[in-house]
Amino acid sequence: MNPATKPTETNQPSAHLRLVSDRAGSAASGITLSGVSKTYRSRDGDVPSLRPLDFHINEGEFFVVVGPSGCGKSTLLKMISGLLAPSTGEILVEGEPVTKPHGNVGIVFQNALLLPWRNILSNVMFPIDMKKLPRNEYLPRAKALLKLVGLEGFEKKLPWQLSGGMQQRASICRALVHDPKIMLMDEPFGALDAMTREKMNVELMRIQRETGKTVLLITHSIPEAVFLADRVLVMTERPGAIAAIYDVPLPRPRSLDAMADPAFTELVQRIRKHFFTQSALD
Ligand SMILES: Nc1ncnc2c1ncn2[C@@H]1O[C@H](COP(=O)(O)OP(=O)(O)OP(=O)(O)O)[C@@H](O)[C@H]1O
Repeated sequence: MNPATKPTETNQPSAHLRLVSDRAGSAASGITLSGVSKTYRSRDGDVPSLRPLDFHINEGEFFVVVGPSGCGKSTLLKMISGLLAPSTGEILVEGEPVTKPHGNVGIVFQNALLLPWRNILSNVMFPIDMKKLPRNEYLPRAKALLKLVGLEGFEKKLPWQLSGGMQQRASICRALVHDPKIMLMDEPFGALDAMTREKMNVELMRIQRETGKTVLLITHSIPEAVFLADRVLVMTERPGAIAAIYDVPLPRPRSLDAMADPAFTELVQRIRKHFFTQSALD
């Protein structure tokens, strides 16, 4: 095995893992989870969704989470954004405990969720209007972001006049417009066709390089995870725990040719082995 593709640490599904990553950074920056778990309380009983998780995502890192359906990936993302409270543990974003929705994150969902009556520029400006930030200050930034993702000239169009991939690019701009330190992306390209999805992957890596954002992305696609990530966190079935965290040994910048690299194939296979008995992943 290529030593660079060794998992940082693995655990048995039942064990509470205190993961000591060799890339562990300071809790004053990035995202830090300490003993974070989630059990949903419902009328039908408790639904344990995440076992206690401990890990750190470094500032400026591209961190990707893969795991079977229902293992708690979206729950994890909602807790980091402050939309959902953990049952146990603490989350720090940029050194600050997360106790409520906060402005340090931009979120991109599977569907672009643009407002159909607002034009593209106005959709990108939506968080600015919601947060009552000065429009004049952020308008040039919104336009610059649209240019960065190749949507210059489409500012006045309505969402239905754009393709799915273009709409998703606009939603990435919307997530970035208030200049959050962190981008949280929940299956952002799951609804796109395979070719558009590949283009969007390349595009997203370019945006991340140019903006230096910390990205936490969730995907069901192992090749997509390895292609995009600095590190890939592999989750077990629900209630989700950390099965392993892998460093991706591919140099940057990456083009689609990286998928032909033996190190890429090796790591994809290694991660796939975690799900051998499962059919939930690509
Ligand atoms: N509000 C809720 N009340 C009760 N159970 C919930 C609630 N939200 C999620 N769950 C349960 O928690 C588990 C984790 O859900 P979550 O959506 O985080 O998984 P996921 O890994 O993102 O799934 P998928 O990959 O299919 O999107 C699932 O079993 C789900 O049924």
